[in-house]
Amino acid sequence: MRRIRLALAQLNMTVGDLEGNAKKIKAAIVRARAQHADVVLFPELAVSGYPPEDLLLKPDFIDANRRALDDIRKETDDIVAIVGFPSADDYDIYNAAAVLQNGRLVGEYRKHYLPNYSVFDENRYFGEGQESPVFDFGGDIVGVSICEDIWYPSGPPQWQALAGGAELLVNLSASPYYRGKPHERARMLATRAADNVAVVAYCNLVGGQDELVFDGGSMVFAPDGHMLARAPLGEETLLVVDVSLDEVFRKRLHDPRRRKDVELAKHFGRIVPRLEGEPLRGVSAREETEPREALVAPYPDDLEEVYRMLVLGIRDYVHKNGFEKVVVGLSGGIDSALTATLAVDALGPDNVVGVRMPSRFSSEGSLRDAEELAVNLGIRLLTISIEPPFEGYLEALKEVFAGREFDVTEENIQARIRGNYLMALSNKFGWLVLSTGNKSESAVGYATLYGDMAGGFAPLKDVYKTLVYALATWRNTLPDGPVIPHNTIVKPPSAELRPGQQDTDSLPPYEVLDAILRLYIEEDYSPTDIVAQGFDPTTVERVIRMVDRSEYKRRQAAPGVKITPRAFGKDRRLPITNRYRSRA
Ligand SMILES: Nc1ncnc2c1ncn2[C@@H]1O[C@H](COP(=O)(O)OP(=O)(O)OC[C@H]2O[C@@H]([n+]3cccc(C(=O)O)c3)[C@H](O)[C@@H]2O)[C@@H](O)[C@H]1O
Ligand SMILES: Nc1ncnc2c1ncn2[C@@H]1O[C@H](COP(=O)(O)OP(=O)(O)OP(=O)(O)O)[C@@H](O)[C@H]1O
Ligand SMILES: NC(=O)CC[C@H](N)C(=O)O
Repeated sequence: MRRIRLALAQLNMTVGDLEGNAKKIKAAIVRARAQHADVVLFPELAVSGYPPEDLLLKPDFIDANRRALDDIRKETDDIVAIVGFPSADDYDIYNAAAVLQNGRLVGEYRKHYLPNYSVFDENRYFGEGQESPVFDFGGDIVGVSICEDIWYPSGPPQWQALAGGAELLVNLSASPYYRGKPHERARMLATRAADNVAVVAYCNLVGGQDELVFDGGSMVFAPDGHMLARAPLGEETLLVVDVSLDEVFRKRLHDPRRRKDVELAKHFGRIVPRLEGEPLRGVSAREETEPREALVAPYPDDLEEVYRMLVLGIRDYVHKNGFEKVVVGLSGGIDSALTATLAVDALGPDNVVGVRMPSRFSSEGSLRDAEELAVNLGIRLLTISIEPPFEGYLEALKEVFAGREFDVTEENIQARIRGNYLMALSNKFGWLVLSTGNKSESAVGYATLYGDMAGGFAPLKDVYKTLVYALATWRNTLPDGPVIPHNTIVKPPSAELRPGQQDTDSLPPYEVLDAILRLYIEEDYSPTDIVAQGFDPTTVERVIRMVDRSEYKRRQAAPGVKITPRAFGKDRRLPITNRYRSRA
């Protein structure tokens, strides 16, 4: 019985921490070997972290990666380790996977399909791989590919299976999260396994990196497409699973499709060399009879999935940038309440400080709601009035503003005093400021530059207001009881920057706004097409005008966790200076 044991090291790497990453990789190899794994897999560019961006333009960075890989190679006695790293030859650099065995580099695979859409920029850095080698370990044939390669029905994994005879297809990935993507990946990988009649093992990165969060969710599929194993969402794990390569051979005898398709792969001139390793030395070389049962981790529902990814994104941003504590302005409103709750779930209550900053327009109810939240979360709450500096500003500007009405200018001064307070607390105590703006506000520019937009990280940046409500309501169902005050959820949203102000004075109701925004921002629907979905033409026109006009604000905004297929930031690049207007 040809059974081999795979270990998928779903690890949280840090970009640029080559020593730390190498140490983690070596520790995982030791653990995999202790469990008699034959092959251990790591994520894409595990050594450098992903995405390393313009670090890849530094020759010393490339050299340091090679040295870290050499260090890892020495740790590979009795095991095959497949490790992602940026590789160089005399000609170019490549997004590569090193196949290491018994202290030797058996060979490397270079990624063919370099993604250059959405948040990806790989053509900026890497040359394309030209060969799709398979690795022969005493008759066990393994095809190696990297992330995007396996998203193509006809790509390196297919050529390796058809023209190279690979029975096990492994893929090293750094596939960032958006809502629902874990299920999309599972569907795609099941199809690859069934179409190529091969075992597919997919090892994904986990953790946050600036605006991206990687959910992990590494998986293994049998040659009939059913899931054999799945790692938990958002956690570091060594997922160990036994797979049968005899099963692949048997199934292929019953499924003759490859006899026709192999000609196709050859026809396209795909180069599939066979590189010789040594026979595997894990379970496959032992007398074990019973396959070990693998974990198929349960997956959370939609809202929990998003919530957990936001928590992971905050935790990693804060810790990987050397902070311990964060500070959040608590207005008694829903955005600051959800931001503070996420921060507590990410960092613990001792590492989150809330600040109430009342003005003459703050209602008693808002102050109470902020206090109730702080008590429920068990966080420290400071109260610092903005009245004295606000008075000071009004006085200082009285003469120049003589004869002018109270307007958005004075509203923004309040928001800017608050931003200033929060940054002062940050400077004095080293607390990172979390700004609370959501995607709906950021879309239409409903936020004050250098005011409530001040801050280092914006957890809700890619969360529409309607989803803010849904997440807050979901969080309140957890066993630690409702933490977000009921009143915060049910009261009409208001910035409380002038008497009786409500968000709906300036914006359409959030259900309408968010629906229009999603079509315009994520789908690039034209105004005519949005109106055809049943929205009022004047509202559509106004919303689109606000979105287009606010590009300058978004460019100055703090980074935040991407959770939708198209977030602001690298994912949506529009000129600020721009006369084009989509019209109905
Ligand atoms: N293309 C461009 N490139 C660079 N800068 C540009 C610009 N166009 C305007 N500007 C600058 O931007 C300024 C306007 O921006 P800004 O000063 O922010 O002010 P503005 O956008 O006029 O006002 C802020 C809006 O956000 C709302 N708000 C504030 C605070 C909290 C909340 C909430 O509920 O969360 C809502 C508030 O009610 C108001 O509608 C202009 O005076 C100009 O200096
Ligand atoms: N009185 C206040 N005390 C402390 N922070 C405040 C206060 N008012 C506003 N802020 C801060 O500024 C952010 C923007 O708040 P604002 O009330 O203007 O709009 P919002 O988008 O409805 O946010 P929220 O739902 O949190 O109220 C708040 O989330 C909060 O961090
Ligand atoms: N790193 C990559 O190649 C990622 C691309 C891929 N399609 C994904 O998002 O999963």
